[in-house]
Parts: sequence; structure tokens; C-alpha cells
Amino acid sequence: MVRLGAVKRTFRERGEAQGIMRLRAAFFRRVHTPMPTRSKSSHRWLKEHFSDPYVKKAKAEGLRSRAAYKLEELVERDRLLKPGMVVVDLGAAPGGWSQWVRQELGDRGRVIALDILAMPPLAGVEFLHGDFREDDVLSQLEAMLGGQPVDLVLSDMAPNMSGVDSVDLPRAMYLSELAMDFADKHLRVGGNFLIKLFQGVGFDEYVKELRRRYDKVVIRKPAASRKRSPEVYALAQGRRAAMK
Ligand SMILES: C[S@@+](CC[C@H](N)C(=O)[O-])C[C@H]1O[C@@H](n2cnc3c(N)ncnc32)[C@H](O)[C@@H]1O
Repeated sequence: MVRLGAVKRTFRERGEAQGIMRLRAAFFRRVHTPMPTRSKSSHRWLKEHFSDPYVKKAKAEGLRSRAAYKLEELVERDRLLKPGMVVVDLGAAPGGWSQWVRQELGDRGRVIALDILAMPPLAGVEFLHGDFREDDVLSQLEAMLGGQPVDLVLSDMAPNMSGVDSVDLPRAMYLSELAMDFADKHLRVGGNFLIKLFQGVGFDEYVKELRRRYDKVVIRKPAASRKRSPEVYALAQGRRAAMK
């Protein structure tokens, strides 16, 4: 069962009827695009990927993805990770962020990772394989937490991109809304939330919502994030006891 409640509610509150229509269209229309034969652009992507310094560095350092360097830059600047913390990593596969967080926490604390895709095990990382949009997956994640408050919620979730903004952006925003809801329920007061966002429809409203909930919100584009990617990261620090 797909969780639409949270998103419908916030869009309604903001009087964005069009947002609801776009969400409906995006989530209930399954877009099955046949795999194209390898195109010029995929050749370009492969060339770019293998000459990318972060890909080379990740390989040399035994990290599962170049994405780990984005997290390193985002989190180290504010020294957000401390031994003993409970960290939830949403959209964790192939595991670069979880792996890096585990290294930083040493052998204390918990790292709970979730992804719709399977992920080979990582020592010291508890992994839940499932779709975060589904109620029973959320319940399983909550059962894993067992009522333990979370210190840091990370979300690098991104839907499969079709290249059509009117489809992709509402899908991405839906995941972001669910992640915010999760942080609302499970982050301890004073805790931090880091989330990947795509600039476009709903972005400003989302950041405004973060500002109601957290003492400090900054938008960052780490050096390892590809320039042509519309992704940015919102780092929300200091979960308030009550919303503004
Ligand atoms: C950019 S990747 C994450 C990379 C990861 N941070 C790392 O360091 O390796 C985005 C992830 O979001 C996941 N994702 C997308 N939709 C999801 C959903 N509905 N539930 C759970 N994970 C999802 C994708 O499967 C993908 O692995």
C-alpha cells in the first residue's frame, strides 16, 4: 500500500491542488520504458564515470560509491557524527553512505540502512530491503528501531529518473515528504536531518517546512555532486521540540 496521506495533506495545506494532480499522475502511472540499445549519451556517461576522480578515489579506498564523498563534505563541516549515534540511511544502496558512517562511528552506535534495491551486507550495518513508500516497510523499520530515538536521518533517495521533469520531480518530492515525516516522528529533539532534494516544483515549500521544524537549515551542493545534476542537499540541524 503506497503512503499518500502525508503528501496529500501538506500539498493541500499549501493550496497546491496542482501538486496533488501531478503526484497522482506520477505515482499511479507506471512508466515502462524499454531498455534502449547503448546510445551516444550512455557511452558519454560511461566515459565520464570511469574518468571521474571521485569514482577512482572510491575504488582506491574500497568505498562502495562516490556518493560517500558528498556525505563526507556535508557532514564533516559541521561535525555531525559522534560515536554512539543512531543513524538511519534512507535510499542506502549500494552502501557508500552507510559504509562511511559506520567507519566514522567506529564500533559504537547503530546504522540502519533501507533501500528498495538489494544491497550486499556491510559489517555493522542493519539493512532493510523494501520500498519506503509502503506502510509495512515503514512498520518494519520502526520495529528495528524499537522506540530508540534517532540522532541523524539521512536520505539520498531518488526515484528512477525518466528525464521528464513533470514525472520525476513529484516522485522525488513524494519520497522527500515521506522522509521528512519519518524524521518528524523518530528524530530526537536536537537531532539532524540531511536530505537530497531536486530543485523545481515544491522545493521552496519543502525548505520552508524544514525551517519550521529545525533551528538551522542550509542548502549545499557538495563538490562531488555533478554540476549538471539538479540535486542539492538540505542540511537541517537542531530538531525543535515543537514546530514554529
Ligand atoms: C543515489 S542512490 C543512493 C546512493 C547511496 N547514498 C550510496 O552512498 O551508495 C539513491 C537510492 O534511492 C533508492 N530508492 C529510490 N526509491 C526508493 C524507495 N521508494 N524506497 C527505498 N529506496 C529507494 C534507490 O534504489 C537508490 O539506491
